[in-house]
Amino acid sequence: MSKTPLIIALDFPTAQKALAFVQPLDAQRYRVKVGLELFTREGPALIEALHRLGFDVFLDLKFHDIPNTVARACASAAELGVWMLNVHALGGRDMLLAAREAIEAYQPRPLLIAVSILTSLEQSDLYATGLHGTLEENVLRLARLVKANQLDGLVCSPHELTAIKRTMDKDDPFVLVTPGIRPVGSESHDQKRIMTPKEALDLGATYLVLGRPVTQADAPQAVLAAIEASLQ
Ligand SMILES: O=C(O)c1cc(=O)[nH]c(=O)n1[C@@H]1O[C@H](COP(=O)(O)O)[C@@H](O)[C@H]1O
Repeated sequence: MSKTPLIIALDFPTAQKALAFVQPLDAQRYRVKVGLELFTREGPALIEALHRLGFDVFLDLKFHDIPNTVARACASAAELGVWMLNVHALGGRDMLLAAREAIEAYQPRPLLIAVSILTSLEQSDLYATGLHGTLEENVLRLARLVKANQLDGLVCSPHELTAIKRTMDKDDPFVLVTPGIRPVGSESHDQKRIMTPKEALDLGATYLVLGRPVTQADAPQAVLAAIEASLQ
């Protein structure tokens, strides 16, 4: 069976909880994401455990620092054999370039993507941080920067997909990863730019990052099945 476009965000406090959650899941169907909470506590051992179970792992540590520091962190992530890793596009051109160069020699090379504007932010948050222009303009500007430095893709909200897709050729392999995914009727939590899985996929998302609507559900597999059915 082929893989779904779903990446499940394993935002759990411990490896024990994360591994218990993935235990019934088919690693041939779902990819998983390990972020700050889990990696800070459990470190590389958890990534190795997930690899042993056959999962592709997106290591979501959103590196944002000076180029040398980020390059070395990316190389460390690549050493773990992760499928995908990310940095913040706002780290700037030299940082993006250093990150890409740092992982180039690894085989297989992980996908390197950059976060544009977090899905927890809306227009007023952007102004408060001193970023002028509309949310879409900011995401498009960062998408251009990320592409110019030949990273593999971008993290954005589904709301910017149409505008980004307009700038891409039909067969462009640039990967578009969208968090802020909420099935109909789900709570939005701290996410501000949200959309349903089906809408996001139809607008051109390559991967859908989905956390709490699944991980905090009473019956996660039933929720996953319903989401997959909605994508048909
Ligand atoms: O890079 C990310 O994965 C990310 C970027 C972003 O802009 N927004 C965002 O929510 N994420 C991550 O995507 C996941 C979303 O989780 P839920 O809101 O629970 O579905 C979290 O693990 C976030 O850290």
